[in-house]
Amino acid sequence: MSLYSLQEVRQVFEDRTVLDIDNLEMTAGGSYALLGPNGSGKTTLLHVLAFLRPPSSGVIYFQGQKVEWRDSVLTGLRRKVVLVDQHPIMFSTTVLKNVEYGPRMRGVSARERRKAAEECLERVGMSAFAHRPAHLLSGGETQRVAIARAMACRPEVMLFDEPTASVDVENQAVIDGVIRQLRKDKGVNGRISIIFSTHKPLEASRLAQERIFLFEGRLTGPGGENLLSCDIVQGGGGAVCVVGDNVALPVQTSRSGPGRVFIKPELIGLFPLDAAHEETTEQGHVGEILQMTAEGPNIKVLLDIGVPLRTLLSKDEARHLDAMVGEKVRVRIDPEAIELA
Ligand SMILES: Nc1ncnc2c1ncn2[C@@H]1O[C@H](COP(=O)(O)OP(=O)(O)OP(=O)(O)O)[C@@H](O)[C@H]1O
Repeated sequence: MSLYSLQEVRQVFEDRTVLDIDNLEMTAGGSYALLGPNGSGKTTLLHVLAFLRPPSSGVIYFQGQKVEWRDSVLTGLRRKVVLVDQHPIMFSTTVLKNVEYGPRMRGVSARERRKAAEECLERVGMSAFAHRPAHLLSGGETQRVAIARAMACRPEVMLFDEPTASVDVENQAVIDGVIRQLRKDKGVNGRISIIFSTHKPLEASRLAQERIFLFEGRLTGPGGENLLSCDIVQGGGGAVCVVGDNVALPVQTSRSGPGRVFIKPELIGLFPLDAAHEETTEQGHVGEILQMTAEGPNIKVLLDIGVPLRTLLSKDEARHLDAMVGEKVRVRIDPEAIELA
Protein backbone atom coordinates (compact mmCIF):
# COMPACT_ATOMS: atom_id res chain seq x y z
CA MET A 1 0.00 0.00 0.00
CA SER A 2 1.22 3.48 -0.84
CA LEU A 3 2.26 5.53 2.16
CA TYR A 4 3.42 8.76 0.55
CA SER A 5 3.37 9.89 -3.02
CA LEU A 6 4.96 13.29 -3.63
CA GLN A 7 4.48 14.97 -6.96
CA GLU A 8 6.26 18.15 -8.06
CA VAL A 9 6.84 19.10 -4.42
CA ARG A 10 8.87 22.28 -4.00
CA GLN A 11 9.74 24.28 -0.90
CA VAL A 12 10.94 27.82 -1.40
CA PHE A 13 12.36 29.91 1.44
CA GLU A 14 13.11 33.55 0.72
CA ASP A 15 13.26 32.99 -3.07
CA ARG A 16 15.53 29.97 -2.67
CA THR A 17 14.31 26.51 -3.67
CA VAL A 18 15.49 24.17 -0.93
CA LEU A 19 13.34 21.18 -1.88
CA ASP A 20 12.58 20.22 -5.44
CA ILE A 21 11.16 16.72 -5.76
CA ASP A 22 9.54 15.65 -9.00
CA ASN A 23 8.31 12.33 -7.72
CA LEU A 24 8.86 10.27 -4.57
CA GLU A 25 6.97 7.13 -3.63
CA MET A 26 7.14 5.39 -0.25
CA THR A 27 5.38 2.19 0.73
CA ALA A 28 3.55 1.51 4.01
CA GLY A 29 5.59 -0.65 6.35
CA GLY A 30 8.87 0.40 4.73
CA SER A 31 11.96 1.87 6.34
CA TYR A 32 13.71 4.72 4.59
CA ALA A 33 16.93 6.60 5.29
CA LEU A 34 17.28 10.13 3.94
CA LEU A 35 20.93 10.80 3.21
CA GLY A 36 22.52 14.01 2.08
CA PRO A 37 25.04 16.66 3.04
CA ASN A 38 24.23 19.54 5.39
CA GLY A 39 21.54 21.75 4.01
CA SER A 40 20.41 19.26 1.36
CA GLY A 41 16.80 19.51 2.54
CA LYS A 42 16.41 16.45 4.79
CA THR A 43 14.74 18.32 7.68
CA THR A 44 12.60 20.32 5.28
CA LEU A 45 11.37 17.08 3.68
CA LEU A 46 10.70 15.50 7.09
CA HIS A 47 8.63 18.54 8.11
CA VAL A 48 6.54 18.19 4.98
CA LEU A 49 6.11 14.43 5.55
CA ALA A 50 5.07 15.14 9.16
CA PHE A 51 2.44 17.60 7.87
CA LEU A 52 4.04 20.37 9.92
CA ARG A 53 4.60 22.68 6.98
CA PRO A 54 2.86 22.70 3.61
CA PRO A 55 5.20 22.75 0.63
CA SER A 56 5.25 25.95 -1.45
CA SER A 57 3.81 23.93 -4.31
CA GLY A 58 3.08 20.36 -5.35
CA VAL A 59 0.78 17.56 -4.30
CA ILE A 60 1.17 14.92 -1.60
CA TYR A 61 -0.90 11.79 -1.33
CA PHE A 62 -0.86 10.04 2.05
CA GLN A 63 -2.25 6.50 2.18
CA GLY A 64 -3.78 7.13 -1.23
CA GLN A 65 -5.60 10.35 -0.21
CA LYS A 66 -4.64 13.76 -1.52
CA VAL A 67 -3.51 15.86 1.45
CA GLU A 68 -5.59 18.98 2.09
CA TRP A 69 -3.62 21.43 4.22
CA ARG A 70 -6.59 22.34 6.39
CA ASP A 71 -6.47 22.13 10.20
CA SER A 72 -9.41 19.71 10.40
CA VAL A 73 -7.59 17.26 8.08
CA LEU A 74 -4.11 17.87 9.49
CA THR A 75 -5.11 17.01 13.06
CA GLY A 76 -6.05 13.50 11.92
CA LEU A 77 -2.87 13.10 9.86
CA ARG A 78 -0.64 14.28 12.70
CA ARG A 79 -2.08 11.53 14.88
CA LYS A 80 -0.82 8.97 12.41
CA VAL A 81 2.59 10.51 11.80
CA VAL A 82 4.99 11.69 14.49
CA LEU A 83 8.37 13.35 14.11
CA VAL A 84 11.17 13.01 16.65
CA ASP A 85 13.20 16.21 16.37
CA GLN A 86 16.97 16.26 16.33
CA HIS A 87 16.95 18.39 19.49
CA PRO A 88 13.68 17.51 21.23
CA ILE A 89 12.25 19.91 23.78
CA MET A 90 11.07 18.38 27.04
CA PHE A 91 8.36 19.95 29.19
CA SER A 92 9.63 20.88 32.63
CA THR A 93 7.95 18.05 34.41
CA THR A 94 8.79 14.38 34.93
CA VAL A 95 9.92 12.05 32.18
CA LEU A 96 6.75 9.97 32.69
CA LYS A 97 4.43 12.97 32.29
CA ASN A 98 6.28 13.95 29.12
CA VAL A 99 5.68 10.50 27.65
CA GLU A 100 2.04 10.51 28.76
CA TYR A 101 1.44 13.82 27.02
CA GLY A 102 0.63 12.43 23.54
CA PRO A 103 -1.92 9.83 24.71
CA ARG A 104 -3.45 12.47 27.05
CA MET A 105 -3.97 14.83 24.10
CA ARG A 106 -5.59 11.94 22.25
CA GLY A 107 -8.09 11.41 25.10
CA VAL A 108 -6.62 8.12 26.35
CA SER A 109 -7.72 7.29 29.92
CA ALA A 110 -5.31 7.99 32.80
CA ARG A 111 -4.78 4.28 33.45
CA GLU A 112 -4.15 3.41 29.81
CA ARG A 113 -1.80 6.30 29.19
CA ARG A 114 0.25 5.48 32.28
CA LYS A 115 0.54 1.91 31.02
CA ALA A 116 1.52 3.06 27.51
CA ALA A 117 4.10 5.51 28.88
CA GLU A 118 5.67 2.90 31.16
CA GLU A 119 5.85 0.39 28.33
CA CYS A 120 7.46 2.87 25.97
CA LEU A 121 10.00 4.02 28.57
CA GLU A 122 10.88 0.39 29.14
CA ARG A 123 11.48 -0.08 25.42
CA VAL A 124 14.00 2.76 25.29
CA GLY A 125 15.62 1.62 28.54
CA MET A 126 14.58 4.74 30.47
CA SER A 127 12.21 3.29 33.10
CA ALA A 128 14.59 4.20 35.91
CA PHE A 129 14.29 7.86 34.88
CA ALA A 130 10.45 7.95 34.92
CA HIS A 131 10.19 10.30 37.92
CA ARG A 132 13.18 12.49 37.13
CA PRO A 133 12.78 16.03 35.76
CA ALA A 134 12.87 15.60 31.97
CA HIS A 135 14.55 18.92 31.19
CA LEU A 136 17.66 17.86 33.14
CA LEU A 137 18.43 14.78 31.02
CA SER A 138 21.54 14.50 28.84
CA GLY A 139 21.23 14.81 25.05
CA GLY A 140 21.16 11.06 24.48
CA GLU A 141 18.67 10.42 27.28
CA THR A 142 16.44 13.22 25.98
CA GLN A 143 16.50 11.64 22.52
CA ARG A 144 15.47 8.27 24.00
CA VAL A 145 12.62 9.81 26.00
CA ALA A 146 11.51 11.74 22.90
CA ILE A 147 11.35 8.43 21.02
CA ALA A 148 9.29 6.90 23.86
CA ARG A 149 7.03 9.98 23.81
CA ALA A 150 6.47 9.53 20.07
CA MET A 151 5.90 5.77 20.40
CA ALA A 152 3.31 6.32 23.14
CA CYS A 153 1.12 8.03 20.53
CA ARG A 154 0.92 4.68 18.68
CA PRO A 155 1.72 6.28 15.31
CA GLU A 156 1.57 4.52 11.98
CA VAL A 157 4.61 6.43 10.74
CA MET A 158 7.63 7.50 12.78
CA LEU A 159 9.97 10.13 11.41
CA PHE A 160 13.33 10.81 13.01
CA ASP A 161 15.58 13.77 12.27
CA GLU A 162 19.17 12.58 12.72
CA PRO A 163 18.29 10.43 15.74
CA THR A 164 21.89 9.66 16.64
CA ALA A 165 23.67 12.81 15.47
CA SER A 166 24.04 14.49 18.83
CA VAL A 167 24.34 11.50 21.15
CA ASP A 168 27.23 9.46 22.54
CA VAL A 169 28.11 5.95 21.41
CA GLU A 170 26.21 4.19 24.21
CA ASN A 171 22.98 6.07 23.50
CA GLN A 172 23.53 5.56 19.77
CA ALA A 173 23.57 1.80 20.28
CA VAL A 174 20.33 1.92 22.29
CA ILE A 175 18.58 4.12 19.71
CA ASP A 176 19.82 1.82 16.96
CA GLY A 177 18.26 -1.14 18.76
CA VAL A 178 14.98 0.71 19.37
CA ILE A 179 14.63 1.60 15.68
CA ARG A 180 15.46 -1.96 14.65
CA GLN A 181 12.81 -3.29 17.02
CA LEU A 182 10.28 -0.75 15.73
CA ARG A 183 10.83 -2.10 12.23
CA LYS A 184 9.61 -5.48 13.44
CA ASP A 185 6.60 -4.07 15.32
CA LYS A 186 3.06 -4.14 14.11
CA GLY A 187 1.58 -0.65 13.97
CA VAL A 188 -2.13 0.12 13.87
CA ASN A 189 -2.54 -1.05 10.27
CA GLY A 190 0.24 -3.57 10.05
CA ARG A 191 3.90 -2.76 10.24
CA ILE A 192 4.95 0.72 11.34
CA SER A 193 6.71 2.81 8.68
CA ILE A 194 10.01 4.47 9.54
CA ILE A 195 11.76 7.37 7.86
CA PHE A 196 14.89 8.93 9.30
CA SER A 197 17.54 11.35 8.16
CA THR A 198 21.18 10.64 8.75
CA HIS A 199 24.66 11.65 7.73
CA LYS A 200 25.92 8.16 8.38
CA PRO A 201 25.83 5.76 5.42
CA LEU A 202 26.53 2.83 7.76
CA GLU A 203 23.53 3.67 9.91
CA ALA A 204 21.41 4.06 6.78
CA SER A 205 22.29 0.58 5.53
CA ARG A 206 21.89 -0.96 8.97
CA LEU A 207 18.51 0.51 9.83
CA ALA A 208 16.71 1.06 6.53
CA GLN A 209 15.64 -1.10 3.63
CA GLU A 210 15.72 1.85 1.26
CA ARG A 211 18.00 4.84 0.96
CA ILE A 212 16.94 8.16 -0.48
CA PHE A 213 19.69 10.57 -1.47
CA LEU A 214 19.09 14.30 -1.42
CA PHE A 215 21.43 16.83 -2.90
CA GLU A 216 20.55 20.51 -2.88
CA GLY A 217 16.92 19.60 -2.38
CA ARG A 218 16.75 17.19 -5.30
CA LEU A 219 16.71 13.41 -5.33
CA THR A 220 19.89 11.83 -6.64
CA GLY A 221 20.50 8.13 -7.14
CA PRO A 222 23.21 6.20 -5.31
CA GLY A 223 25.33 6.98 -8.40
CA GLY A 224 25.23 10.58 -7.26
CA GLU A 225 26.93 9.82 -3.98
CA ASN A 226 30.08 11.56 -5.16
CA LEU A 227 28.09 14.49 -6.43
CA LEU A 228 29.10 17.36 -4.19
CA SER A 229 28.38 21.08 -3.90
CA CYS A 230 31.46 23.13 -4.52
CA ASP A 231 32.67 26.65 -4.79
CA ILE A 232 34.70 27.34 -7.94
CA VAL A 233 37.56 29.73 -7.37
CA GLN A 234 39.87 31.14 -10.07
CA GLY A 235 43.51 31.57 -9.02
CA GLY A 236 47.02 31.96 -10.43
CA GLY A 237 47.44 28.22 -10.98
CA GLY A 238 44.05 27.79 -12.64
CA ALA A 239 40.60 27.06 -11.27
CA VAL A 240 39.90 24.92 -8.24
CA CYS A 241 36.62 23.76 -6.85
CA VAL A 242 36.42 23.71 -3.09
CA VAL A 243 34.25 21.02 -1.50
CA GLY A 244 33.50 20.82 2.19
CA ASP A 245 35.50 23.27 4.27
CA ASN A 246 38.87 23.05 2.59
CA VAL A 247 39.24 20.28 0.01
CA ALA A 248 40.43 21.99 -3.19
CA LEU A 249 40.29 20.07 -6.47
CA PRO A 250 41.75 21.38 -9.76
CA VAL A 251 39.18 21.87 -12.52
CA GLN A 252 39.30 23.32 -16.01
CA THR A 253 36.74 26.05 -16.28
CA SER A 254 36.50 29.79 -16.65
CA ARG A 255 33.45 29.83 -14.35
CA SER A 256 33.53 30.82 -10.71
CA GLY A 257 31.03 30.67 -7.86
CA PRO A 258 28.86 27.85 -6.58
CA GLY A 259 28.62 24.66 -8.62
CA ARG A 260 28.45 20.90 -8.41
CA VAL A 261 31.21 18.42 -8.98
CA PHE A 262 31.10 14.70 -9.65
CA ILE A 263 34.09 12.59 -8.64
CA LYS A 264 34.36 9.22 -10.38
CA PRO A 265 34.84 6.59 -7.66
CA GLU A 266 37.00 4.30 -9.80
CA LEU A 267 39.60 7.05 -10.35
CA ILE A 268 40.30 7.69 -6.69
CA GLY A 269 43.45 6.00 -5.41
CA LEU A 270 44.15 5.14 -1.77
CA PHE A 271 47.60 4.78 -0.24
CA PRO A 272 48.97 4.15 3.24
CA LEU A 273 49.28 7.42 5.12
CA ASP A 274 53.03 7.14 5.60
CA ALA A 275 53.82 5.93 2.06
CA ALA A 276 56.56 7.95 0.41
CA HIS A 277 54.86 7.32 -2.87
CA GLU A 278 55.44 9.82 -5.61
CA GLU A 279 51.80 9.65 -6.65
CA THR A 280 50.72 10.84 -3.23
CA THR A 281 52.64 14.11 -3.38
CA GLU A 282 50.16 15.61 -5.79
CA GLN A 283 46.58 16.34 -4.70
CA GLY A 284 46.97 14.21 -1.60
CA HIS A 285 44.18 14.37 0.91
CA VAL A 286 43.91 12.53 4.16
CA GLY A 287 40.75 10.50 4.56
CA GLU A 288 39.30 8.22 7.20
CA ILE A 289 37.79 4.91 6.09
CA LEU A 290 34.18 4.77 7.28
CA GLN A 291 32.99 1.63 5.55
CA MET A 292 34.25 -1.15 3.25
CA THR A 293 31.85 -3.44 1.41
CA ALA A 294 32.38 -6.08 -1.24
CA GLU A 295 30.72 -5.19 -4.51
CA GLY A 296 31.24 -7.87 -7.17
CA PRO A 297 34.96 -8.16 -7.87
CA ASN A 298 35.63 -4.83 -6.13
CA ILE A 299 35.63 -3.30 -2.67
CA LYS A 300 33.58 -0.18 -2.24
CA VAL A 301 35.16 2.16 0.30
CA LEU A 302 33.40 5.04 1.96
CA LEU A 303 35.81 7.75 3.07
CA ASP A 304 35.57 10.93 5.02
CA ILE A 305 37.89 13.59 3.61
CA GLY A 306 35.89 16.42 5.11
CA VAL A 307 33.09 15.36 2.77
CA PRO A 308 31.87 11.79 2.20
CA LEU A 309 33.55 10.16 -0.79
CA ARG A 310 33.09 6.71 -2.32
CA THR A 311 35.88 4.88 -4.07
CA LEU A 312 36.11 1.54 -5.77
CA LEU A 313 39.20 -0.63 -5.28
CA SER A 314 40.01 -3.98 -6.82
CA LYS A 315 40.43 -6.75 -4.24
CA ASP A 316 44.19 -6.69 -4.97
CA GLU A 317 44.38 -2.95 -4.36
CA ALA A 318 42.45 -3.35 -1.10
CA ARG A 319 44.79 -6.15 0.03
CA HIS A 320 47.82 -4.05 -0.85
CA LEU A 321 46.42 -1.05 1.04
CA ASP A 322 45.89 -3.24 4.09
CA ALA A 323 43.80 -0.65 5.94
CA MET A 324 40.74 -1.09 8.09
CA VAL A 325 37.64 0.87 8.95
CA GLY A 326 38.57 3.76 11.24
CA GLU A 327 42.08 4.08 9.80
CA LYS A 328 43.37 7.09 7.93
CA VAL A 329 44.69 6.80 4.39
CA ARG A 330 46.10 9.12 1.78
CA VAL A 331 43.64 9.82 -1.00
CA ARG A 332 44.70 10.76 -4.49
CA ILE A 333 42.01 11.99 -6.81
CA ASP A 334 43.02 11.65 -10.46
CA PRO A 335 42.36 14.93 -12.33
CA GLU A 336 40.36 12.82 -14.82
CA ALA A 337 38.03 11.83 -11.97
CA ILE A 338 36.81 15.37 -11.44
CA GLU A 339 33.94 16.58 -13.58
CA LEU A 340 31.94 19.72 -13.05
CA ALA A 341 28.23 18.87 -13.23
N1 LIG B 1 12.56 28.30 7.76
C1 LIG B 1 13.54 28.48 6.90
N2 LIG B 1 13.77 29.68 6.31
C2 LIG B 1 14.76 29.87 5.43
N3 LIG B 1 15.62 28.89 5.03
C3 LIG B 1 15.46 27.69 5.58
C4 LIG B 1 14.42 27.40 6.54
N4 LIG B 1 14.51 26.10 6.90
C5 LIG B 1 15.55 25.58 6.20
N5 LIG B 1 16.11 26.52 5.42
C6 LIG B 1 17.23 26.32 4.48
O1 LIG B 1 16.89 25.23 3.65
C7 LIG B 1 18.03 24.45 3.34
C8 LIG B 1 17.76 23.00 3.71
O2 LIG B 1 17.75 22.90 5.11
P1 LIG B 1 17.47 21.54 5.89
O3 LIG B 1 17.51 21.87 7.34
O4 LIG B 1 16.23 20.94 5.35
O5 LIG B 1 18.72 20.67 5.46
P2 LIG B 1 19.27 19.33 6.12
O6 LIG B 1 19.61 18.43 4.98
O7 LIG B 1 18.31 18.83 7.14
O8 LIG B 1 20.60 19.86 6.80
P3 LIG B 1 21.37 19.34 8.14
O9 LIG B 1 21.94 18.01 7.78
O10 LIG B 1 22.40 20.41 8.33
O11 LIG B 1 20.34 19.29 9.25
C9 LIG B 1 19.18 25.05 4.09
O12 LIG B 1 19.92 25.86 3.21
C10 LIG B 1 18.51 25.88 5.18
O13 LIG B 1 19.31 26.98 5.52
